[in-house]
Amino acid sequence: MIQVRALAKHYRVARRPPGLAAAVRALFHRTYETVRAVDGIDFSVGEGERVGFLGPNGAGKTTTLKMLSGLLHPTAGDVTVAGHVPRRREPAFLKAITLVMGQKQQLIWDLPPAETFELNRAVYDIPRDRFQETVAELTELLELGPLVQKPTRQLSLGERMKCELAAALLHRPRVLFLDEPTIGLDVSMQATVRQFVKAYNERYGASVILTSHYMEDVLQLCPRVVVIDHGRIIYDGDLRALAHRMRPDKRIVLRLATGNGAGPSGGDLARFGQVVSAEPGSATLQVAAEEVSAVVARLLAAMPVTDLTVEDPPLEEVFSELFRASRRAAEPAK
Ligand SMILES: Nc1ncnc2c1ncn2[C@@H]1O[C@H](COP(=O)(O)OP(=O)(O)OP(=O)(O)O)[C@@H](O)[C@H]1O
Repeated sequence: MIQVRALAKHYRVARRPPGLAAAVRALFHRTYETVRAVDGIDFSVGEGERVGFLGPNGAGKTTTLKMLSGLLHPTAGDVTVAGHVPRRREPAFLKAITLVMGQKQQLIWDLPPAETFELNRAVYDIPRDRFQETVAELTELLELGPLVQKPTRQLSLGERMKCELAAALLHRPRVLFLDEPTIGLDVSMQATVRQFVKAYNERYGASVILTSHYMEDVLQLCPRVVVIDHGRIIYDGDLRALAHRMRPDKRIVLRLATGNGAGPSGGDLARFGQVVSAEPGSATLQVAAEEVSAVVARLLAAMPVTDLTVEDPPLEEVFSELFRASRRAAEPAK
């Protein structure tokens, strides 16, 4: 469904030297530098796949999504999406895709979302009966109800995002580019958006590429992740395999009876593993995966444990570890 080969986008930006004199000189002799926002990336996405496109701030995610949706022309490389070359912006291509940017809005501010829906019906030339059917489906999936009749400016951020998603999907695109669709939403609205994206993907077999800085989005939605840093892909594959490779350890989360005192100290717990946190009544230990059962047995025998769970390390740490490892590998050998 999506093929990307040797894709690059370089921006030419004027360098602004510090100081007034240098700034005046720069008015006459501008110097430029090249920002390699995307620096030769390859990947493909199949029909119905959900892929997380991840990386730190400035890694090149938005630039890539803009090239995939035809808003930016690549400096080099080839892209096809649903059999089309995005930069040509052919009508059949525009009907096959959608781009939702959590930071931007397409709903008309002073009018109710229903009016933007109607506008999109005309823009995408959606037959009236199919339009009504899709609006009814999206209204049910997103629980829009009376929201679509209120002026957009009166909607809360979460309500507006739900309407944005509906407006972006009225033409039933087969490819969804979602750039931080949950940004700024509270946890329950984030969950609503996630469930909706999954339901749409399953109902229509649509391919989804999603960027997000919220690890819960990635965990819940993306069996596969493509990770980019400094414009280059540093990982493409299964999320769980990545987590296991970067952080094979486990976390044991304990609740401890404190009795009359403070309960076991960090020092007492250090005998069992690396202490991640320790407070009166609770603690978290990090241990090698193969030692978990032995450590749990020793803890239960020696400590006043009232509750115990074994968890994977947080995804944030998995990605930090990946970025550190990739930057170390990129450093010139000393
Ligand atoms: N129009 C532009 N002109 C010059 N440089 C740009 C332009 N747009 C983006 N950049 C630069 O390209 C790099 C990649 O930016 P991009 O927005 O693609 O990153 P991102 O991974 O989406 O980041 P974030 O997570 O912060 O949204 C950054 O260094 C950014 O400053």
